[in-house]
Amino acid sequence: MSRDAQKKLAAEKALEFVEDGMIVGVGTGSTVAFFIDGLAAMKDRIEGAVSSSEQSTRQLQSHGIEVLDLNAVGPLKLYVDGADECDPYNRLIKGGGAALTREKIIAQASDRFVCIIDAAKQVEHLGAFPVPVEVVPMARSLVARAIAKLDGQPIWREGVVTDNGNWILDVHNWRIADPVGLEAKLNQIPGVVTCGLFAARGADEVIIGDQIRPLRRPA
Ligand SMILES: O=C(CO)[C@H](O)[C@H](O)COP(=O)(O)O
Repeated sequence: MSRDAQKKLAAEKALEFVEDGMIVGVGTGSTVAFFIDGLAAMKDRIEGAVSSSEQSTRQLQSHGIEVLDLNAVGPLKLYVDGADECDPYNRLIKGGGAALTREKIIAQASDRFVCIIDAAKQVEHLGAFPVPVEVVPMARSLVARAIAKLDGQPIWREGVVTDNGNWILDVHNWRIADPVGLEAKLNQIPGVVTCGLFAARGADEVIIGDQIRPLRRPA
Protein backbone atom coordinates (compact mmCIF):
# COMPACT_ATOMS: atom_id res chain seq x y z
CA MET A 1 0.00 0.00 0.00
CA SER A 2 1.36 3.47 -0.83
CA ARG A 3 2.32 5.87 1.95
CA ASP A 4 -0.53 8.19 1.00
CA ALA A 5 -3.02 5.32 1.15
CA GLN A 6 -1.73 4.43 4.64
CA LYS A 7 -2.04 8.06 5.74
CA LYS A 8 -5.62 8.20 4.49
CA LEU A 9 -6.48 4.96 6.26
CA ALA A 10 -5.01 6.22 9.55
CA ALA A 11 -6.88 9.51 9.19
CA GLU A 12 -10.17 7.69 8.59
CA LYS A 13 -9.59 5.48 11.63
CA ALA A 14 -8.97 8.58 13.76
CA LEU A 15 -12.44 9.87 12.85
CA GLU A 16 -13.78 7.06 15.07
CA PHE A 17 -12.45 9.02 18.08
CA VAL A 18 -14.58 12.06 17.24
CA GLU A 19 -17.71 12.32 19.38
CA ASP A 20 -20.86 14.39 18.91
CA GLY A 21 -20.56 17.96 20.20
CA MET A 22 -16.76 17.86 20.38
CA ILE A 23 -14.34 20.66 19.68
CA VAL A 24 -11.56 18.80 17.91
CA GLY A 25 -7.90 19.79 18.09
CA VAL A 26 -6.43 19.55 14.61
CA GLY A 27 -2.75 19.22 13.67
CA THR A 28 -0.94 20.03 10.44
CA GLY A 29 0.43 18.15 7.44
CA SER A 30 -0.50 15.83 4.61
CA THR A 31 -1.87 13.10 6.91
CA VAL A 32 -3.99 15.59 8.83
CA ALA A 33 -5.26 16.97 5.50
CA PHE A 34 -6.99 13.60 4.98
CA PHE A 35 -8.41 13.84 8.51
CA ILE A 36 -9.81 17.31 7.85
CA ASP A 37 -11.45 16.09 4.64
CA GLY A 38 -13.08 13.30 6.65
CA LEU A 39 -14.12 15.68 9.42
CA ALA A 40 -15.95 17.78 6.83
CA ALA A 41 -18.49 15.00 6.40
CA MET A 42 -19.16 15.14 10.18
CA LYS A 43 -19.17 18.92 10.51
CA ASP A 44 -22.79 19.15 11.68
CA ARG A 45 -22.02 16.79 14.55
CA ILE A 46 -19.07 18.74 16.00
CA GLU A 47 -18.96 22.17 17.62
CA GLY A 48 -15.81 23.25 15.80
CA ALA A 49 -12.06 22.84 15.74
CA VAL A 50 -8.94 24.36 17.25
CA SER A 51 -6.26 24.58 14.59
CA SER A 52 -2.47 24.29 14.88
CA SER A 53 -1.60 26.30 11.75
CA GLU A 54 -2.79 28.81 9.21
CA GLN A 55 -2.67 25.99 6.63
CA SER A 56 -5.06 23.75 8.58
CA THR A 57 -7.26 26.75 9.43
CA ARG A 58 -7.69 27.50 5.72
CA GLN A 59 -8.60 23.89 4.96
CA LEU A 60 -11.03 23.65 7.90
CA GLN A 61 -12.74 26.90 6.94
CA SER A 62 -12.95 25.87 3.29
CA HIS A 63 -15.11 22.98 4.50
CA GLY A 64 -17.27 25.30 6.63
CA ILE A 65 -15.84 24.03 9.94
CA GLU A 66 -15.66 26.78 12.54
CA VAL A 67 -12.16 27.43 13.89
CA LEU A 68 -12.19 28.42 17.55
CA ASP A 69 -9.69 30.16 19.83
CA LEU A 70 -8.09 27.78 22.33
CA ASN A 71 -8.24 30.47 25.03
CA ALA A 72 -12.00 30.67 24.64
CA VAL A 73 -12.72 26.95 24.71
CA GLY A 74 -10.33 25.62 27.37
CA PRO A 75 -9.12 22.01 27.54
CA LEU A 76 -9.99 19.75 24.62
CA LYS A 77 -10.98 16.10 24.70
CA LEU A 78 -9.21 15.15 21.50
CA TYR A 79 -6.22 16.23 19.43
CA VAL A 80 -5.39 14.50 16.13
CA ASP A 81 -2.04 15.11 14.43
CA GLY A 82 0.65 13.47 12.34
CA ALA A 83 4.35 13.05 13.08
CA ASP A 84 7.70 12.73 11.33
CA GLU A 85 8.99 9.91 13.54
CA CYS A 86 7.48 7.73 16.25
CA ASP A 87 9.33 5.39 18.63
CA PRO A 88 7.85 2.27 20.31
CA TYR A 89 6.72 4.38 23.29
CA ASN A 90 4.71 6.85 21.18
CA ARG A 91 7.35 9.55 21.61
CA LEU A 92 7.57 11.69 18.53
CA ILE A 93 9.55 14.06 16.38
CA LYS A 94 7.26 16.66 14.88
CA GLY A 95 7.63 19.99 13.10
CA GLY A 96 8.53 18.98 9.56
CA GLY A 97 5.78 21.40 8.57
CA ALA A 98 7.08 24.08 10.98
CA ALA A 99 3.89 24.07 13.07
CA LEU A 100 5.47 22.45 16.14
CA THR A 101 4.80 25.17 18.72
CA ARG A 102 1.05 25.43 18.19
CA GLU A 103 0.95 21.64 17.84
CA LYS A 104 2.64 21.19 21.20
CA ILE A 105 0.33 23.72 22.84
CA ILE A 106 -2.79 21.93 21.61
CA ALA A 107 -1.38 18.49 22.46
CA GLN A 108 -0.73 19.73 25.99
CA ALA A 109 -4.23 21.19 26.23
CA SER A 110 -5.88 17.92 25.19
CA ASP A 111 -6.93 14.90 27.23
CA ARG A 112 -6.15 12.56 24.37
CA PHE A 113 -3.57 12.89 21.59
CA VAL A 114 -4.17 10.51 18.69
CA CYS A 115 -1.24 10.45 16.27
CA ILE A 116 -1.75 9.28 12.68
CA ILE A 117 1.20 8.02 10.63
CA ASP A 118 2.25 5.67 7.88
CA ALA A 119 4.50 2.73 8.72
CA ALA A 120 7.70 4.36 7.38
CA LYS A 121 7.66 6.78 10.31
CA GLN A 122 8.10 4.07 12.94
CA VAL A 123 11.64 3.93 14.37
CA GLU A 124 13.38 2.14 17.25
CA HIS A 125 15.23 5.32 18.28
CA LEU A 126 14.29 8.91 17.48
CA GLY A 127 16.78 11.07 15.60
CA ALA A 128 17.18 9.98 11.99
CA PHE A 129 14.70 12.74 11.13
CA PRO A 130 16.29 16.13 11.98
CA VAL A 131 14.76 17.61 15.15
CA PRO A 132 13.11 20.98 14.39
CA VAL A 133 13.62 23.73 16.95
CA GLU A 134 11.62 26.96 16.70
CA VAL A 135 13.74 29.97 17.71
CA VAL A 136 13.20 33.68 18.15
CA PRO A 137 15.12 35.13 15.15
CA MET A 138 17.65 37.19 17.16
CA ALA A 139 18.66 34.08 19.13
CA ARG A 140 19.39 31.87 16.11
CA SER A 141 23.18 31.74 16.44
CA LEU A 142 23.10 31.64 20.25
CA VAL A 143 20.76 28.63 20.14
CA ALA A 144 22.81 26.99 17.36
CA ARG A 145 25.95 27.19 19.51
CA ALA A 146 24.13 25.75 22.53
CA ILE A 147 22.83 22.88 20.39
CA ALA A 148 26.33 22.16 19.05
CA LYS A 149 27.46 21.78 22.68
CA LEU A 150 24.78 19.11 23.00
CA ASP A 151 26.40 17.30 20.02
CA GLY A 152 23.71 18.21 17.49
CA GLN A 153 24.31 19.79 14.08
CA PRO A 154 21.82 22.64 13.67
CA ILE A 155 20.96 23.82 10.16
CA TRP A 156 18.86 26.94 9.66
CA ARG A 157 15.74 26.24 7.54
CA GLU A 158 16.41 29.41 5.59
CA GLY A 159 13.42 31.21 4.12
CA VAL A 160 10.91 29.56 6.46
CA VAL A 161 9.05 31.79 8.91
CA THR A 162 6.65 30.08 11.30
CA ASP A 163 3.06 31.19 11.89
CA ASN A 164 4.43 32.81 15.07
CA GLY A 165 7.02 34.89 13.15
CA ASN A 166 9.98 32.75 14.24
CA TRP A 167 12.68 30.66 12.53
CA ILE A 168 13.47 26.95 12.50
CA LEU A 169 16.77 25.17 13.17
CA ASP A 170 16.80 21.51 12.08
CA VAL A 171 19.17 19.47 14.20
CA HIS A 172 20.88 16.65 12.33
CA ASN A 173 22.89 13.61 13.41
CA TRP A 174 21.59 13.34 16.93
CA ARG A 175 21.85 10.07 18.79
CA ILE A 176 18.94 10.62 21.16
CA ALA A 177 19.40 8.32 24.15
CA ASP A 178 17.03 10.23 26.44
CA PRO A 179 14.28 12.04 24.48
CA VAL A 180 12.56 13.40 27.62
CA GLY A 181 15.83 14.78 29.03
CA LEU A 182 16.87 16.31 25.71
CA GLU A 183 13.45 17.92 25.24
CA ALA A 184 13.80 19.58 28.65
CA LYS A 185 17.37 20.75 27.93
CA LEU A 186 16.39 22.28 24.60
CA ASN A 187 13.41 24.07 26.05
CA GLN A 188 15.68 25.74 28.63
CA ILE A 189 17.93 27.46 26.07
CA PRO A 190 17.02 31.17 25.95
CA GLY A 191 15.51 31.94 22.56
CA VAL A 192 14.04 28.48 22.01
CA VAL A 193 10.28 28.73 21.65
CA THR A 194 9.84 24.99 21.58
CA CYS A 195 11.46 21.89 20.12
CA GLY A 196 9.95 19.17 17.95
CA LEU A 197 10.57 16.40 20.46
CA PHE A 198 7.19 15.33 21.83
CA ALA A 199 8.52 12.98 24.48
CA ALA A 200 7.34 14.18 27.90
CA ARG A 201 3.85 14.33 26.37
CA GLY A 202 3.82 11.88 23.48
CA ALA A 203 0.76 10.40 21.83
CA ASP A 204 -1.82 8.42 23.77
CA GLU A 205 -2.60 6.32 20.72
CA VAL A 206 -0.73 5.98 17.45
CA ILE A 207 -2.67 4.84 14.40
CA ILE A 208 -0.51 3.20 11.75
CA GLY A 209 -2.64 2.47 8.71
CA ASP A 210 -5.72 0.99 10.39
CA GLN A 211 -3.88 -0.41 13.44
CA ILE A 212 -4.27 1.41 16.77
CA ARG A 213 -1.27 1.16 19.09
CA PRO A 214 -1.90 2.26 22.69
CA LEU A 215 0.69 3.92 24.90
CA ARG A 216 3.51 1.71 26.21
CA ARG A 217 5.91 3.07 28.83
CA PRO A 218 9.67 2.44 28.61
CA ALA A 219 10.84 -0.20 31.14
O1 LIG B 1 4.64 18.00 12.64
C1 LIG B 1 4.07 18.24 11.61
C2 LIG B 1 3.92 19.60 11.07
O2 LIG B 1 4.61 20.55 11.83
C3 LIG B 1 3.47 17.11 10.82
O3 LIG B 1 2.58 16.42 11.63
C4 LIG B 1 4.56 16.19 10.37
O4 LIG B 1 5.53 16.94 9.64
C5 LIG B 1 4.02 15.07 9.49
O5 LIG B 1 3.57 15.58 8.28
P1 LIG B 1 2.95 14.67 7.15
O6 LIG B 1 1.65 14.13 7.67
O7 LIG B 1 2.78 15.60 5.99
O8 LIG B 1 3.95 13.57 6.83
